[in-house]
Amino acid sequence: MIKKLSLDVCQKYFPSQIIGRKDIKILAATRFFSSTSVDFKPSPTNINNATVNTTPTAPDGSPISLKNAERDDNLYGTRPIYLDMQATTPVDPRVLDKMLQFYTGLYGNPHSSTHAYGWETEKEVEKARENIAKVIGADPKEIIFTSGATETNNMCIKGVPRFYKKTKKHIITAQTEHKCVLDSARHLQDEGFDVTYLPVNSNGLIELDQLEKAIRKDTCLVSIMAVNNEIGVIQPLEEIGKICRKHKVFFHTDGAQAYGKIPLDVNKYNIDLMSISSHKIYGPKGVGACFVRRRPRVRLEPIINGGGQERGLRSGTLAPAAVCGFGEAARLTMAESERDKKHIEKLSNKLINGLLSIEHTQLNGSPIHRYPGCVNISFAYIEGESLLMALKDIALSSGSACTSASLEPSYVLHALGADDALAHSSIRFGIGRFTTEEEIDYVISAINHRVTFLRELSPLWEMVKEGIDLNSIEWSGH
Ligand SMILES: Cc1ncc(COP(=O)(O)O)c(C=O)c1O
Ligand code: FES
Repeated sequence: MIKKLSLDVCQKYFPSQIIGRKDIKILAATRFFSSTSVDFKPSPTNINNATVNTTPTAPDGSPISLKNAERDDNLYGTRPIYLDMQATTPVDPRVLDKMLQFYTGLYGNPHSSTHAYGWETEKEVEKARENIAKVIGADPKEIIFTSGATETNNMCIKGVPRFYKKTKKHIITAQTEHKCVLDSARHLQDEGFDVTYLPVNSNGLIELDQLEKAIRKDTCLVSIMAVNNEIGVIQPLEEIGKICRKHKVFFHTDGAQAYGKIPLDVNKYNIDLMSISSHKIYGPKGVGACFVRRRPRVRLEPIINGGGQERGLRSGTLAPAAVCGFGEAARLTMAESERDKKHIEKLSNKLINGLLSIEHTQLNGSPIHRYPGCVNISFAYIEGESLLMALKDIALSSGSACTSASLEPSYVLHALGADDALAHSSIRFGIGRFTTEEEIDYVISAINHRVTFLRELSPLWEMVKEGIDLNSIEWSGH
């Protein structure tokens, strides 16, 4: 009875793919669930009902739905296939195992120094700090816990210039950075600082000579992200680090999409500050970290003041469950790095080849300098939003989660030189540790059907098929 309950709960609460990973043992989680008498009533979205009216028909006229498509409902449950790994990743059950200890036995405040409850939690927090530091070759003392990469980006981009403001007034960043970097930079401008927003080339990479030319005597910080969250391109971190060190300018990188996914070495790359987020590496949401170099020392003005925790840089009681879950997630990225890399590369290649074999499609961003788990593809003559609507059985996004509410075309794709139409017809596919090959096969086939279906509805597509050059048409204004 207990066994059945725990299995039931696991299957409802963990992504079906995790259940498919027989090598992962869910210990505390199942023990915890099976020993509670709570009546679990999960209500997974019933995708079959939800999409009945919106799912288009295949070219042969048969309706496409999960029921008759290649996907077996018995295996995958009834929720959409999750391919939005840049927005967030599912919590690895081994991470949850770690976290549950802090909601049951280990409830001490890690900052309580007068008794064993404090010490035992502190010991676990320090273990987490060590694991998190190890991933990037840092010293544990250089890791400051925060609530996530948004807070860390704010802390670095505002904190460093504010500390050095007597002599330095300028920072450099790029046009394709995450909104929280760009918005922090705008706030600095309001405070009287100058900001240079570097353009990127059509591959999404910054030009190193432009960076070097932009550095001034009063520049204190260069902030360039490691992996872009929309197109997955990897910036030349080592070269940027060299330029920054040569000019004695601090180098901050937003590593939210890179940490634990591509090799990062803060010493080899001369990185002075790095933003890290736990929920992008199968850890809990609401926790992250800031790497702050100690030698040469980087100074910054904290944005949260108080009890002086975290070397005075980020006051507030830590959340040990979140911090230690994050630490376990970091440890797992090291333990599973080869496996994750091979798995994600294989599925990514399959997806890219499958989708690019559809005519008039293109991969956005550098095909070489890229993290394979983020694939951004444009489907010409289709509105990205209508494609997303037609793909209700696959959880996808046309850009970053925080801007997907607005129907603006992606500013990242615009910075690459894409026109509105192309930017509007782009979709981002995120592949992760628990994505399966069957899911990728399903996605390729579903997109093939639905792109064909939507194009059949498009007058533009009809003109293209008739051989009319759309660029030669003078559209009447309206
Ligand atoms: C590149 C990048 N920076 C920062 C963030 C914000 O991270 P968090 O959700 O931890 O605040 C994200 C997540 O969306 C991201 O992709
Ligand atoms: S994709 Fe159509 S409005 Fe943005």
